[in-house]
Amino acid sequence: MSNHSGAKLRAATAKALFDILESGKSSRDVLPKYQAQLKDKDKAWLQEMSFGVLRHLPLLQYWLRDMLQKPLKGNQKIIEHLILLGFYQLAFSRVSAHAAVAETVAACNALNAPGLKGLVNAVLRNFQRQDKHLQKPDDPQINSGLPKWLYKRLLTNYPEQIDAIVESMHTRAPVWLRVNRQKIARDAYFDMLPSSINAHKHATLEDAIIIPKSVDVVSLPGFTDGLFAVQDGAAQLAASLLSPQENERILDCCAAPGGKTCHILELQPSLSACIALDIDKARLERVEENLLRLNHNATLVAGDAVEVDTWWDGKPFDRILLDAPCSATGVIRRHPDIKWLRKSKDIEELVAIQQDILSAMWKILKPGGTLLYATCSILPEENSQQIAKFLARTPSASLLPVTKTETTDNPGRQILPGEDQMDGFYYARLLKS
Ligand SMILES: C[S@@+](CC[C@H](N)C(=O)[O-])C[C@H]1O[C@@H](n2cnc3c(N)ncnc32)[C@H](O)[C@@H]1O
Repeated sequence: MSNHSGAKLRAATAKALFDILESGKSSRDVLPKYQAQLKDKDKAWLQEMSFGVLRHLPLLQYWLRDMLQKPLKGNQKIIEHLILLGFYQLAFSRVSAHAAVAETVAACNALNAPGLKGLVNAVLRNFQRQDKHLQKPDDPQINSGLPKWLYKRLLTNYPEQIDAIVESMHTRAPVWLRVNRQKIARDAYFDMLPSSINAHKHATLEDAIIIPKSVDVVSLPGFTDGLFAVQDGAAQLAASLLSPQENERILDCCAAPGGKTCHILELQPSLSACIALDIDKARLERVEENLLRLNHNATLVAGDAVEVDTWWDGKPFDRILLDAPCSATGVIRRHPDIKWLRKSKDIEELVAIQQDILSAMWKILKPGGTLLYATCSILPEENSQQIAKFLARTPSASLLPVTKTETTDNPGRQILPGEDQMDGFYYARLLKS
């Protein structure tokens, strides 16, 4: 990497961090913008470094507070993000210390702040000289990498598992493939994979293959032919828990980008109807692309799940999958920006939306039908407490257990992140009388 491109890459990473942390934009929107002009290797570097800073932000900020006399303000604020990136490189990455300092300092030019080069240089050199990376505070929240509100909630709910949860959030997730059984058997597809990627078949998830290290999935055999999709193991549980049967009418509520819709159709291609509903038209296009690539058919409907009268044709459903909008606290290991974009007050709002969608879906489910409630959250308010309240206020609802231990007071299966290498997820299955 030449000095020049290294500096520009660091400037772009600081801008991406600024957009996420100061303007509240999602990394899904921000990273592609700054990666557009970059070579593949640099694209990966930008993602790895910005995700690294987001993962360890409280500790990096703790060091910053200690080393910067006065916080930078206004146009100079971006330089704080550049310094955090410098700390991350020095404390956590394999970037050589010389490059970490020299190219981070040089990035000030590309950020229109040449006057701050001296400051950045002094702070990073002091960081090195004082072995700052060894100085961690005696504060588990700062070391956890989580914001205060989320650390508190997780500590309250999972006092024994908190360390494992935190560790899994700092660990890169493996790549999970779901083999499209309508096109090829898992064993046959597995044999097509190069041995160099060290893939293995999951013991209980019938369609799942795990690849431990990140890999360019588009270059794997059969991507364009739709032989597989990329889907975490926890999400791969949905279709079999829903258990769609021949000739049934199925609704996938909150379906985009369609990972679970496609899996439902792979397990049961002879449905009388499969409707994929989502409020977001642009995201529905992703469902269409996925259906097309994997060679499945579903009816796509754009609409608000709560406003049933605006989109429903009046025919009740045999089974409904409700993959509700949620805090996404179970997938922070894949999207570390989530913990900084979500705020504590968002949880109450999400719980209210989930409750409204649940009630609306219950009305359009056939008597005798089942509803599978799912979230990628690990907060009980959105999960077991949400379903326990629903059971208490809905006489026609009973629990169809997905585990041996659940009760109506503590219903469903809570998967914590890292469990069996999966994302954090929640499932509860309900039967309508
Ligand atoms: C967790 S994602 C769904 C992931 C998807 N089921 C899959 O497996 O690929 C939640 C989705 O809910 C949609 N959504 C949020 N509020 C909604 C509403 N009121 N009605 C319908 N869809 C909604 C969002 O647009 C988003 O696509």
